Amino acid sequence: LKPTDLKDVGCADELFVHGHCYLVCPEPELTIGMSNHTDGGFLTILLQDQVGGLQVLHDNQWIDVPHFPGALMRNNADFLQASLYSLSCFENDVLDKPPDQHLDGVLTIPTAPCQSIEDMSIDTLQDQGATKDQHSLGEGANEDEGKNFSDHGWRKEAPQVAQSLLLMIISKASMIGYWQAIKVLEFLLQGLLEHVFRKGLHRNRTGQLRRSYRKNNSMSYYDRESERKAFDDTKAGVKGLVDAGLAKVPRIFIHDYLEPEENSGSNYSQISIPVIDFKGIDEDAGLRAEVIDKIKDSCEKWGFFQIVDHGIPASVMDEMTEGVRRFYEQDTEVKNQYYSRDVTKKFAYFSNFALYQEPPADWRDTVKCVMAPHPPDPEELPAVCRDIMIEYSSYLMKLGIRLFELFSEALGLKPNHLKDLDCAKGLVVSCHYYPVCPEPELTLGASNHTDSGFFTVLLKDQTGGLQILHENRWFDVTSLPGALIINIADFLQASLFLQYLISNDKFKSVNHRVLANNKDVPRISTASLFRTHFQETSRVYGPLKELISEDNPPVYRDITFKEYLTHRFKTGLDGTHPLSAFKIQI
Ligand SMILES: O=C(O)CCC(=O)C(=O)O
Ligand SMILES: [Fe+2]
Repeated sequence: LKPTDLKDVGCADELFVHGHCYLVCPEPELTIGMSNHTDGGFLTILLQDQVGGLQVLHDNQWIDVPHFPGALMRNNADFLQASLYSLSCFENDVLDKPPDQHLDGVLTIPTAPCQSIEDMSIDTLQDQGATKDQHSLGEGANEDEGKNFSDHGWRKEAPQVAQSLLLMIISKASMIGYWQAIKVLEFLLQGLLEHVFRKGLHRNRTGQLRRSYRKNNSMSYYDRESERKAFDDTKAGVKGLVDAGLAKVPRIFIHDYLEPEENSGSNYSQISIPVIDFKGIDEDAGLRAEVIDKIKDSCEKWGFFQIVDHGIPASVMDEMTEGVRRFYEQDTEVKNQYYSRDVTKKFAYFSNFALYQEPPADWRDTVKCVMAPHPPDPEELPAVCRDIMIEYSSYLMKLGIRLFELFSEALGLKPNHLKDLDCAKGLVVSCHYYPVCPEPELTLGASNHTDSGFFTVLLKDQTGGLQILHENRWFDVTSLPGALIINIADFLQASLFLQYLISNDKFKSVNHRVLANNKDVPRISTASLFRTHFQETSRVYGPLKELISEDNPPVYRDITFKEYLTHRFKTGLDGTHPLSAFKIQI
């Protein structure tokens, strides 16, 4: 640009001077002089004394900024980035930074200057977006750019588009006044940036938020919503795709933040979660005490344990898995009748409960059945799994009561304490089918999540794939044939153990996931969650009064299952802990 261009559009017209005074702080480790922020305006000139304290976030690390006596500091502020350089900066980001800093190319930019401000909604920008076919890289594009951005022709045009945008705003400015125009610009750019960041942010394998980068050309902007709907409308689930002979994973299932090696199957250490034997614990007080200690210990270390001699016959467990298989492997037309996203239904079959939410879809189909407190009429259940569903659930209800007693005792409470709070009343049985995946490295069977409910009883086959996040690493979970896996879920963490959790990081509702099925047979599991469903709304759960003290104040507020589930359905399995939404703000 000409030296005077920025001045001519009024960037230097206004000046705000802020004088800050940072008083000596008696407990500086508890507060901050100024929170993490970027500056408003075009640029900031900072005159500071020698006391120090200024830090900048660089490559995800806070770095102290040294002070040079007599120097003024200058930093770019939001309007300089947003108005002028944002898009080319993004391009530079992509070229210069390591992969986890990359920004994806989901945003498309209009190629022609927009006619009016009204045209400039995000939707319009998308609709007018350049596609790879319409654009070639301009002359002078170097080889590397060609390689990296053949699918992002729009990037070449970004600086021009930014300029058109600015010119349009400036021409409007003469009519509607500079500050109104800036407001419009702010609004538009905020929308654009939000859009870019919202689409671009994903959680990496340990659940940390980071920007995704597209490895796959087909992942440039596409109409996700329509593709999800088309998939949903088939009512045939992921199994339907596999049955149709699909050789590639459709885009809606691609978890593009996964590292290439993440599902190669050999990268993870195996853990055999603690085995707890229930044999004789109702008769022998010594054995019972040992089991309670083991439960406590396993919950502290892993949040998971497996139980044997639990009272559910092997034949019932096998038949349950076979019942699930029969359901999924029956004729699609019969199965289709049960396909529904209606959360009030007691029995529903669907693929991905949060299919339409932000996170990519998982390579899995699910049947959900609310078996307690008000089970469905038997005829509401499909004939192929009706009897076993009822029989397995009645065993589960008995097992649930035993477990709630043991958890109560592990907390030093009376055995009936949790049962008396109606914790054992609700049971939701989820039966999952993980079809063989043609490109397992691109997707997941179940995304990183914690479970809803008090705890989960997991019946799984020996296909493998279940992983838990332990000390920021994923571990393969192995279990004994015939064992049931128990894991602490969110309500047990929130209601009961939060005090320990907060002070010692114990008794956690642990993050886990299932890798996409890379074997040659379908994987089947049944996860039974002790909780009520959307229908039961009145009962609230929160930190147990018995465990609260001045030193151990409550960390979560009281919530109903309905409130919790509504939040969960809105976010989907995005790797964030759902409980964080219900923390008491201090
Ligand atoms: O299929 C599995 O092994 C785990 C399923 C699961 O995590 C769940 O249903 O919450
Ligand atoms: Fe789970």
